[in-house]
Amino acid sequence: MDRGKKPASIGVGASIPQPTIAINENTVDAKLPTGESVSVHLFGATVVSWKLADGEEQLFVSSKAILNGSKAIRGGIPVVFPVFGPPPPNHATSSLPQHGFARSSTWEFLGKSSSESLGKKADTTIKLDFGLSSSMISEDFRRAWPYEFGLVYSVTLSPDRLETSLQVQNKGSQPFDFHVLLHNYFKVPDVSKISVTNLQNKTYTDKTEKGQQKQETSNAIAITGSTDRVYLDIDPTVPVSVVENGKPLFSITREGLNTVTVWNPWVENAKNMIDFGDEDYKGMVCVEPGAVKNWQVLEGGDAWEGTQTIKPRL
Ligand SMILES: O=P(O)(O)OC[C@H]1O[C@@H](O)[C@H](O)[C@@H](O)[C@@H]1O
Repeated sequence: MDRGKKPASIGVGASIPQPTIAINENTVDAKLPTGESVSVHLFGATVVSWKLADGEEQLFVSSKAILNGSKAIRGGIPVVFPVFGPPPPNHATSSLPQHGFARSSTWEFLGKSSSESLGKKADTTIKLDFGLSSSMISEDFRRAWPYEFGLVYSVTLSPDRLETSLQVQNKGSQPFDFHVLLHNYFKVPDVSKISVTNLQNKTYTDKTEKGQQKQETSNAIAITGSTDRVYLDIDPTVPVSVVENGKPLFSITREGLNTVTVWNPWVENAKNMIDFGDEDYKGMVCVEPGAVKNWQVLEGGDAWEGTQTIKPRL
């Protein structure tokens, strides 16, 4: 793996087109020779843009998103760790903010690697690695969650997919509890025309109805109002898809991530968020693979990994 270093724009290789990478003050941007690109903000290691070869953006970022580091970025793919949702009382995470601190801490770019190109073929994949450890988070976060940890988040772009993978390391001697969730904000042409598939017969927690447990009856979940559901015990190898007119816009498979949260704030909640445009809810849906049903327990010295692979319409 190369270390990320200046000059800002590094083109690897001379004659064969290679991925390019630009290391900017706040973002790391990579582009494949085939035209696909990704941009990762160091604040939260939030993927804030993923474009296909034709330039079409796949991720939603709110028109009112705050990008100055004072608030988690409203859109893209925020990383949720070590707690999903409001922390429960009397737990090691109780003093943390909703969704933890990973999305509101500044990560370090660790470097890039790309698939070996032998012969005439150009590298078709680029992997960007980001790191966050106990010593890098704010005093307040450290006080609220005083564990020794290391996170490595890898964002791998290929022409036909985006893969993001979070490794959690316990660098101390005490075990700790955590949740992980990858909070994908997908850009959709019209939320009233899409559905989310492959969750039929699954049990979910309906956060819009005080956490009631329900059974999903539909295999094409339409978003017709405020939606906030955590689907439990989902087979990670079965793709959960966002579908429009019978065609998948996105299909997500997972490893180690057995819950899927589906969220759209709809009209009223959108108005109550300072960083979410009033009409923005019409052009997005969050489908969030996670490990949030129970606490994951990580013993001192151990590591855990969760991965999602997102295939776009192609
Ligand atoms: O406003 P936040 O903290 O980014 O959270 C957004 C939403 O994130 C979702 O994952 C949660 O299920 C919702 O309950 C929550 O409202």
